[in-house]
Amino acid sequence: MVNAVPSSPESPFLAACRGEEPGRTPVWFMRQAGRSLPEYKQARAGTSMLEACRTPELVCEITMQPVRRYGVDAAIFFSDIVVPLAAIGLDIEIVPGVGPVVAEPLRTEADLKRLRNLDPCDVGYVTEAVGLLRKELGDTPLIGFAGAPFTLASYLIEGGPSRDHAKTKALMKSRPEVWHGIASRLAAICGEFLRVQVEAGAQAVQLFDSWAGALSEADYRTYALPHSTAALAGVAESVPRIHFGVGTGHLLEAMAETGAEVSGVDFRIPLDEAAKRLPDKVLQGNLDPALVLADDAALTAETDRVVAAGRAAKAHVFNLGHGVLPDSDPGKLKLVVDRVHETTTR
Ligand SMILES: O=C(O)CCc1c2[nH]c(c1CC(=O)O)Cc1[nH]c(c(CC(=O)O)c1CCC(=O)O)Cc1[nH]c(c(CC(=O)O)c1CCC(=O)O)Cc1[nH]c(c(CCC(=O)O)c1CC(=O)O)C2
Repeated sequence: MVNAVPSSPESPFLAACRGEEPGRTPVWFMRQAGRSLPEYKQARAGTSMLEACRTPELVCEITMQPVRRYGVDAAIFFSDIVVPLAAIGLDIEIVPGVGPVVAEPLRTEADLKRLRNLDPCDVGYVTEAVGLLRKELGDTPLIGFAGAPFTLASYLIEGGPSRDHAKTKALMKSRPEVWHGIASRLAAICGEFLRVQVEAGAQAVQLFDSWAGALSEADYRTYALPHSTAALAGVAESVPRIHFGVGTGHLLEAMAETGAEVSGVDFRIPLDEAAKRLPDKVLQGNLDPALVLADDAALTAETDRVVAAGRAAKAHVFNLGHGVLPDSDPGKLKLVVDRVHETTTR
């Protein structure tokens, strides 16, 4: 078991993650820091994304911005899923308007050796930033995160963001031994990245398998599930583990088998339906991020609907069904936080 830092028992977020009844429904948003906030744009000006992720004071400031502005019940560490891959020496850049781009994609057995293990010293800036944050955050818990092996592998094999993940799927089926080699090394890297964050003071983790929805259930079970399970195992029994994917309605049960205590649900599946399928899981979600751009009446009505549907779950952590869209109005996100708190405080 990883040496997790003890955290405040009264946090509504941690209580809900443990399946207990919190004093109010906790709320945080994926991508709550970042481009939707003017103070982020100001803080990031002139610094590349990866450089920002390697600068502890800047990471601390950016992570704190949405906590100050919205009064959310948890902070998410400001980083990116490709940070540990860049840290082991892969040539990756985050290109504005495109996303992560890999100079030399992984395709063959010979490429496997480029996926060396992550050493905590490779990400000393993460340990330092988490330490700074624990002091700044007080009672507000910090969520650490990593990308899941399938989603990371897709970036590495395709060379960048992909709609169909064709090269990844082709490699999986035609060279399964190369696939499993890549995915098991990625599982070790993301498991270690999660462990570093927990040892430094993160009180929960989220594993993003953003693109897992592109797989059939059978392929998910064969090619992704064992590796995500391995990635999450390193922090089992240390902190609550949240597992999230997009368009993964057909995978809800399979993804829950990774052992994560909390299942992230995207906006396509109503939470009460997800609760019927996963009665033993805490659920996180799932307001459609596009609705943050709707008028106040529509946004409030949808927020209330998600809160009501969430009551069917063992416990509910309110979130969006995916990340905050860059042109969201921060005032609308504040409205959502206040509405969830007002309508659920016991
Ligand atoms: O479409 C693509 O495949 C590229 C996606 C992309 C990634 N990093 C990226 C981009 C470019 C962009 O967002 O424009 C590049 C990236 N990562 C991030 C930012 C900041 C922002 O969104 O404004 C940005 C944009 C950087 C910039 O130009 O300012 C930070 C980030 N990535 C991530 C997180 C964790 C979270 O969402 O809460 C966080 C931290 C957010 C926070 O502290 O509040 C996680 C991440 N990065 C990434 C993915 C995969 C897929 C996806 O975005 O849906 C995922 C997981 C997910 O969101 O499902 C890859």
